[in-house]
Amino acid sequence: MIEVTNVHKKFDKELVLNDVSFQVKKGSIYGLLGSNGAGKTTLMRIVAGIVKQASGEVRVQQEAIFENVEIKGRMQFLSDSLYFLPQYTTRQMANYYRSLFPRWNEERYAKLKDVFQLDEHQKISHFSKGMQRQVAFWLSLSTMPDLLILDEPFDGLDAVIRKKVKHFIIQDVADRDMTVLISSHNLREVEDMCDHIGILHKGTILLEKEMDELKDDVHKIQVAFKEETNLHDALDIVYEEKRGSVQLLIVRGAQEDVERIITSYQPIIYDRLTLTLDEIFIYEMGGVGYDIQNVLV
Ligand SMILES: Nc1ncnc2c1ncn2[C@@H]1O[C@H](COP(=O)(O)OP(=O)(O)OP(=O)(O)O)[C@@H](O)[C@H]1O
Repeated sequence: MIEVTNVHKKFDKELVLNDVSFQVKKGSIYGLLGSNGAGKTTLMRIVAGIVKQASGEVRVQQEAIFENVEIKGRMQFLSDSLYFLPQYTTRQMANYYRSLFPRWNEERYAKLKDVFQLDEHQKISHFSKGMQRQVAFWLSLSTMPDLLILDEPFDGLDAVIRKKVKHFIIQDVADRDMTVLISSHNLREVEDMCDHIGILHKGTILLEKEMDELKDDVHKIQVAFKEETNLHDALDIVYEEKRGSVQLLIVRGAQEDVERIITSYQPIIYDRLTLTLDEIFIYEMGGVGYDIQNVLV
């Protein structure tokens, strides 16, 4: 659905995106994480067809996106800096959107009016920052897009609205196979909705995983054996700590394999501990030597 292949982008002489490739499948939600200046906004703007890459390809629904009016009619991009026509009310903006987007859905608009409870006849510029973001979601979701690109979308939204907006996005993904690309500098903000995660660091994708795979493939265990036992040849150990005779291990691999191998050494203690998503990321990223604490706070 979205295919980004070997994309490079420079501003002046600075390389801001360096050989970025990833795919977002139809009907899935991809979270693009990265700290400040990683290149998220630039990448989102390229995927939305607003900015052109220096080299590489960006295809949306099998077509090049740049200046592709037809596909843009089925796509919504919520930028981190919102733009509305000056002096317009939400109702006036809605009429404008209706003329631009062929799948505009008045019923959806009316339903979301009850959700957001904003006065549609109030000038948007008179709304607070968070209320303006609600208007942006209200309008975007009323166009029934195939593709939703969200750049830091939840900044300024309170917890209740955030939950409602996420609910509508997830519902559209489930009901209509909408595809979502969402950027954030905070894993917490998107972990409950994404099925894929990519980490962008200094213009390069460092790690890309399915959320389920991420949770299934790393395990934290506590073991002790009667005699000194070296598990390094048998297991992919990414972290190890000794507490007396008890070993704390972070191990990569399928759960059944890890369990089978450990039990074959007849441990006197064998406990599985819960790993937080933060820990998983730190251990995963530890392997490539980067500190991603920023996106985990
Ligand atoms: N129009 C521009 N002209 C020159 N440099 C730019 C321009 N836009 C972005 N950059 C540079 O590109 C790099 C990536 O910026 P970008 O806004 O894509 O990062 P980001 O990951 O979205 O960051 P943040 O989380 O802080 O919003 C930065 O070094 C920034 O200074």
